Amino acid sequence: MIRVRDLAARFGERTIFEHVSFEVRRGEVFVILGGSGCGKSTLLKLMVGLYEPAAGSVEVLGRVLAAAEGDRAVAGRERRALLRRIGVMWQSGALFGSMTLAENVELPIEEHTDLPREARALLARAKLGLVGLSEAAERLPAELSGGMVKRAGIARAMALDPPLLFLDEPSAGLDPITSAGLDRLIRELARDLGTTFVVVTHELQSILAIGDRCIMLDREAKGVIAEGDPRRLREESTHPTVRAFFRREAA
Ligand SMILES: Nc1ncnc2c1ncn2[C@@H]1O[C@H](COP(=O)(O)OP(=O)(O)OP(=O)(O)O)[C@@H](O)[C@H]1O
Repeated sequence: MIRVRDLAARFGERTIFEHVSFEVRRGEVFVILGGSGCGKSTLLKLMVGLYEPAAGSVEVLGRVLAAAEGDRAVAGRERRALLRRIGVMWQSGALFGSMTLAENVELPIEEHTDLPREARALLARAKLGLVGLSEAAERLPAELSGGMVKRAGIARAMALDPPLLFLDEPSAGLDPITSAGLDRLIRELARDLGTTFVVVTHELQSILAIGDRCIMLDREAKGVIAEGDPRRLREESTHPTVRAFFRREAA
């Protein structure tokens, strides 16, 4: 689904990370983890084509979406078609406050298809049903709990049935029980719809609950310091930072 090759991110003179390579396989929940400021969000933005890499490339669904040599990446209509097949829920990706949940989910469908109003409404309802929000379709975001808002954000990201969904810190700001509910939803969607997920998080419980595989970025190392099944990393890693993270020990 995704192939990241020798990727580097720089802001001005400052290198955030370099030599980052990994693959995301079909149907898995892939977690990007690491401490604050190690570049998780930056990596996500590179993976969805928002930034141009300082080096390396990102291939998504068989196409080069981002490359240091810009002319290698898809452009124009091909790029737009590729981006339509990717769903993203940003951490700050608030819903439009003046619109109901159903209208929020309908928005990308309206933007990207010529479907008539009734069909759009039906699709939006179906997506809200998938995330357990059928009853809340006519409510405004301000009337919902934090967990419901996150679910609605996922429904909106899924509006166009993307095979690939990116979630930026989905459990940020949620209490542990709500966060566990969201983790269950992510696993269910991956299992039942075959959607591939890339999730940025530093919540250890979430990582262990949802992650098939993960990479761990590190600010000091400016790159990946661990890759694999998070449960195995917890048991077997000998890297002090990785152990500290998974076992909640001081490094
Ligand atoms: N657009 C930008 N311009 C300049 N520096 C940036 C930009 N975006 C991020 N950075 C810097 O890059 C570093 C990595 O930021 P990033 O947000 O990717 O980290 P993160 O791992 O997602 O952190 P957190 O977990 O705290 O959200 C930080 O030092 C940040 O200040």
